Amino acid sequence: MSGIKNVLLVVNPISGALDKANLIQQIKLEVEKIDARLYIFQTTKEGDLLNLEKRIQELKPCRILIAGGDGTIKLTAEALKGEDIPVGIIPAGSANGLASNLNLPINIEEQIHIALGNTFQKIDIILINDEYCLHMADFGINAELIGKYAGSTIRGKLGYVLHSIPTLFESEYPFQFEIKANNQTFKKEGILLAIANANSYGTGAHVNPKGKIDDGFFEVLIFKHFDIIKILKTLGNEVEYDPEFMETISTKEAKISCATPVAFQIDGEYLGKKELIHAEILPNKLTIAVPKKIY
Ligand SMILES: Nc1ncnc2c1ncn2[C@@H]1O[C@H](COP(=O)(O)OP(=O)(O)OP(=O)(O)O)[C@@H](O)[C@H]1O
Repeated sequence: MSGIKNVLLVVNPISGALDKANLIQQIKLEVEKIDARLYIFQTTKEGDLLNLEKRIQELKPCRILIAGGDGTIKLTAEALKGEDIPVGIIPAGSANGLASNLNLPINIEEQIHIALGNTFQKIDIILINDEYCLHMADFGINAELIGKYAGSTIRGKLGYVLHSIPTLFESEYPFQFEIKANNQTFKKEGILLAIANANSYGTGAHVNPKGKIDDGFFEVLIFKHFDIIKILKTLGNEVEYDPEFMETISTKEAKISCATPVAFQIDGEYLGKKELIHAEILPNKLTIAVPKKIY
């Protein structure tokens, strides 16, 4: 933990259900223990990308800690503009999808120690159009759900649950997708098409067993049917490798088009309905402090 002179803490004050005032105090104490100076950047929803980019350039911090969900990690990675400053994650979002793939402990004190520690993992990022995706993006029913949740004042997982039933009834699934990848064109029908860097959703659903966050590839996953039993099993961490239910294409680049615009999200951020996206892998793009190397 030595050698860190200044730490920038990026906090999303509204993410998840964790009390940020207590968390900031705890982080302050730990940063003082290593004789480093702490600077705090609170996100406001407006102009965060430019303001954070500016703050990083001014401070040139030795370490950036992120207390928020996937959206805040995505924001920080974009604001880094390729600077190789290690980040430490204190999961403080609703679903914490990326963090759940990094084997971080539940105890906050241990999380802070790891975030300030010297074991690192470089992870790939997927560039989708001009946005970063660190964890999962998808077209279809999950994005519809996130779109509904974005307009809600309820945060935390309860928000997803409350919105899921009406969303599923109103959905216009199945959707028609065309995927160009690995010099082939695939035409597929499905309820959800995911672009996955990691292997599980924040809920713990291990949807992408082939997924490695640092292998220079991403996976396109097509969930074909609305099979409630299989979905429940997947959520319960029991994926059955049934090509009738889900197909996987592993690639470094893909173009995906939809017959009609379909709800789309990246790392929990709803981006509206999209008809066409381009995705490519940016290998080893972000350095994260981790408990131990995952692979
Ligand atoms: N001060 C703020 N007030 C309102 N919204 C904010 C503020 N700061 C950030 N946001 C919004 O929070 C969203 C990012 O949330 P984040 O992903 O960190 O947490 P989450 O959605 O609770 O967690 P997860 O992505 O893990 O489910 C962005 O849409 C961003 O615009």
